[in-house]
Amino acid sequence: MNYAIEAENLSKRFGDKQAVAGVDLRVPAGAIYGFLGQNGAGKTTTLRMLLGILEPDGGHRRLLGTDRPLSVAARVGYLPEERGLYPAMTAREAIAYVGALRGMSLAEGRTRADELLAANGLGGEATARIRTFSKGMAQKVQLLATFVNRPDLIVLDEPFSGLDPVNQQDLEAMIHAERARGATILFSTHVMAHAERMCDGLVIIAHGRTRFSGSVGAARAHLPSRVVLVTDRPLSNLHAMLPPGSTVDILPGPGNAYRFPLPPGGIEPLLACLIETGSGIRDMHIERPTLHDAFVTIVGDGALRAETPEAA
Ligand SMILES: Nc1ncnc2c1ncn2[C@@H]1O[C@H](COP(=O)(O)OP(=O)(O)OP(=O)(O)O)[C@@H](O)[C@H]1O
Repeated sequence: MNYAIEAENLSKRFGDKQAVAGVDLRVPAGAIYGFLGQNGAGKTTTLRMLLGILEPDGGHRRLLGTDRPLSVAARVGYLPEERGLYPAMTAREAIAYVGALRGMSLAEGRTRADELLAANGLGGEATARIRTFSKGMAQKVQLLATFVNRPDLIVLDEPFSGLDPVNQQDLEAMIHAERARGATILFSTHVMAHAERMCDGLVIIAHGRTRFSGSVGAARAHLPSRVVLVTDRPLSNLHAMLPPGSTVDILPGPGNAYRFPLPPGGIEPLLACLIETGSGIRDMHIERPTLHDAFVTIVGDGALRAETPEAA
């Protein structure tokens, strides 16, 4: 497999703080990957090491096939965690300036800036100064600047934070469009819904170490599916119908509500028995674990190790 990013056992210490203690990460070329972890887990430090902004203390990383990430800077787009464009610049100049930092001529950057602004509903703002923009609008301009050089690899540090729901949706579309063009995207986020919807693969870190690497489905498979059952009458015989070790939570509300792990043999035998005994089924459905639930389990479970390096 061709990887846009490969990192093995990366580590970084700041004084007596071990910010990153052994991150393994592989992002296949052309994929959208999410980089998840709690506050302070080491995401930003890892991204900076991948891009060559920080030198790792230990481990190896390869970016677009080279272990000298700065040598491929012209092929990379990066949205840093700390936002900021020069307030006195116009939107067009701000984007062209980022293009110049990535090896483009200013003229080329301005043309591309106009194209990007027009395609993303900011065509009328090309000559407005950044200081006149709302925070979210300025962030959108900075995001567009990340795409100015048509990068092969785009690294976005919490790109959705600070954007309203409509702009978040626009950003999702922009990321998909970049991938359709052939780019690889790695973004960090705390918003599970974005990761769940968008990512071919995830890397989850905790305390500076990789805890999980694989598909969204594989992450969710860390938790069992559960059955939710609501009946008109109490089910005195329910325990007898469930596999040994099942627990039943009796929930508040009208009727009786039960939630229990999906029995290994499925729910059909249980359903047949419920119908036969006339239990008055009001609702019965299988509840799949969310990525949110899986994330909490994965970062909380110190015993978990990194799994398959690539998404299924
Ligand atoms: N320049 C620095 N000097 C000292 N400590 C640092 C520095 N940069 C990061 N740290 C520490 O390293 C740890 C990891 O920080 P990092 O910013 O990489 O985490 P993160 O996962 O990006 O967090 P968040 O989700 O809150 O942005 C934190 O404890 C942080 O305080």
